[in-house]
Amino acid sequence: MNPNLYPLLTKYGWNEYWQELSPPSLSKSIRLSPARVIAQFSHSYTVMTEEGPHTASVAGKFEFLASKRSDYPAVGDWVWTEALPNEARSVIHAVLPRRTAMIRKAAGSAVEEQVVGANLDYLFIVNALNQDFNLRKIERYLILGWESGAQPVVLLTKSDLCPQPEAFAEQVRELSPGVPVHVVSALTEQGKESLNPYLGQGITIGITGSSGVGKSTLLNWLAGEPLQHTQDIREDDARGRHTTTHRELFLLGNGALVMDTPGMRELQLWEAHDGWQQAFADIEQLAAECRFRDCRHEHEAGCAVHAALAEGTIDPKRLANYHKTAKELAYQARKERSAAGKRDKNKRPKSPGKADWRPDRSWDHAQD
Ligand SMILES: Nc1nc2c(ncn2[C@@H]2O[C@H](COP(=O)(O)OP(=O)(O)OP(=O)(O)O)[C@@H](O)[C@H]2O)c(=O)[nH]1
Ligand SMILES: [Zn+2]
Repeated sequence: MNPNLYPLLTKYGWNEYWQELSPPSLSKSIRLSPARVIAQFSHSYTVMTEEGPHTASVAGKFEFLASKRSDYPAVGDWVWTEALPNEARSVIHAVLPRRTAMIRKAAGSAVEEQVVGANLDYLFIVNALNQDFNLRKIERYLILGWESGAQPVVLLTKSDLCPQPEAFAEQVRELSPGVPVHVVSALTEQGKESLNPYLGQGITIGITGSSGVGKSTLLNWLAGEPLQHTQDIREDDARGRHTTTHRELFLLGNGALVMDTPGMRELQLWEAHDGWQQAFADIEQLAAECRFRDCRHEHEAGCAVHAALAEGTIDPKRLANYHKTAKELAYQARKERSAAGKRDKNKRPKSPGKADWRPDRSWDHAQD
C-alpha cells in the first residue's frame, strides 16, 4: 500500500488489509473516503477522516436499509463517508466488515444486539489485586474476549496492594493457558514496560473490567497524561441542551489506540456459548469423544472427560469450574429468557419504525 495515501488514517489503524477492500458502488456523484469512528453519541458520531475529525451521521438510505442495531456504526468501525463541502461534517454510507466486535447481547433479540467496540486487536481484561481479585470473573471476561475475536490479555492492577502478586498471576495463567497475564501498578509505576509490546502504532486496544478495578487510571497511565475527551458534544432534545455520555477511541502518544469498553454485567455475556467453548477448549475437545452426545461428564458411561480425569490429564479443579460455569450459563439463560418474556408482555404495540432504539444511551455508565 502507498503509505502516503492516508498518513493520518494510518495512525488510526488503516493498513493494507483495509486498503484492499473497495468502497461500495453508489451513485457516481458521491465521492467516498474511508474514516474511523472515534466517538459515538446518541444522535451522531465523530469520525476521523484524512482531513481531521468530522461530525457524522448515517445517510438516509443507510438508515432505511439497516435491519438491526448492529448494522449501525460503532466506535472502532471503519466507514465509507462522503464529506460535505466546506464543513467538518461527513455522511456515513457504509460500514466496512468488522474484523472483531464486542457485542452487547440482548436477551431473545438478535435485532437489538449492539456493537460496543469494533476492530479491537487486544482486549485488556483488568482485575485488581485486592479483595476484588476474582478468578471466576476473569474467566468470564476471557469468554467475552474470545467471543469478540480480539486477543485477551489479563492485567492484574494495584499490585502495590498485594504482597505476592506473582502468586495470583500464576493462578490466572493456570486458568487460561496461552493468555498473557501482567502484573501492574499505576501508583508505583510497576510493569509498564511489559505492556509495550501491545502498544504499537495503529493497534487498537479495548479495556474492560468491573467498576473500580482501575481502568481509567490505567488509561491515563498508558497515555502518560490525563486523557481529554476530544469534545463534549451538546445535543438538543425536548428537555434542552445537554452533554451526552459517549464512548471514545483515544490515540496515545506511543501510537496505540485505546477505548474503554463496558463491563460484564452490561454486556450480558451469558449467551456467549462459543467463547465459553473456547475458554474450555481442552474439555470440549475431550467431550467430543464421549460415548453419548449429550454427555454431561458427570457419571455417564464412556465419558472421555472422566477418563482423562482418572488419568490425571485434566485438573479436577478445572473440571469443577467447567461444571460450575455450565450451570451458571444455564441459569442465566433461563433468567434472561424469563425477563425477556416479561418485557414482551408489557410491551405495547409499536408503530413499525426501526429507528426507535437509537436515542437511549442510558446504559453507558451502568456498572457491574
Ligand atoms: N493502590 C492503587 N490504587 C489504584 C491503582 N490504580 C487505580 N487505583 C485506585 O482505584 C480507584 C478506582 O480507579 P479507577 O481508575 O477510577 O477505576 P475504574 O475501573 O475506571 O472505575 P469505573 O470508572 O467505576 O469503571 C481509584 O481510587 C484509584 O486511585 C493502583 O495501581 N494502585
Ligand atoms: Zn462426558
